[in-house]
Amino acid sequence: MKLLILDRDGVINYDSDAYIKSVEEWIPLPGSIEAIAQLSKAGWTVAVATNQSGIARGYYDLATLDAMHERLRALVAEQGGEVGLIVYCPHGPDEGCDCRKPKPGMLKTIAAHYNVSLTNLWFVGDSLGDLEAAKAVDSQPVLVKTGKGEKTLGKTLPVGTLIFDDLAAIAAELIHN
Ligand SMILES: O=P(O)(O)OC[C@@H](O)[C@H]1O[C@@H](OP(=O)(O)O)[C@@H](O)[C@@H](O)[C@@H]1O
Ligand SMILES: [Mg+2]
Ligand SMILES: [Zn+2]
Repeated sequence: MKLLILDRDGVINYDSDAYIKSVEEWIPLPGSIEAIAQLSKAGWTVAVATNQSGIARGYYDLATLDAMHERLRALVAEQGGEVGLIVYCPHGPDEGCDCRKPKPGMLKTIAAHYNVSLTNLWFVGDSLGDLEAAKAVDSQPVLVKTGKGEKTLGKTLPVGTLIFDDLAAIAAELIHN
């Protein structure tokens, strides 16, 4: 099974230091919807693993978060593709949950859902915590330069991290190689 897991903010949509607090603030990055649709039509299952501490912080509620994800699904469907399982961590940094990246709990949940191995499974993110979550379960850390990616580039990355400009470049690589 061809499974790809994506971080959300900074990979699929623009991120903000003020958090993405509404459907109106949830704006796809250029080419990201098309990239997901092309991957889907090429036989890839595209899942999402996203930290959403804004829930714990009270910045937005679960209904708003679900509305953002329905918007994502609708936009990809308009392009003939579909989005797989979307898993989010609603907890705050101090709650000690098992799902907040850099912990790999969400990656484990997605892999178990599809009954696939995490080994060498590509996880695409823009933050160091995304890459560390991948490394923790022997998945393949993949950094995009969108969102916080350029800033993350200046940090010490897990050995073997792959680097791409954006999600469109990743789709081109996976579909054509
Ligand atoms: O990139 P993903 O995982 O999809 O989502 C990241 C968001 O949950 C937010 O995560 C926050 O980090 P803290 O949760 O406050 O440490 C900040 O980085 C925000 O700028 C960002 O929008
Ligand atoms: Mg992100
Ligand atoms: Zn959590």
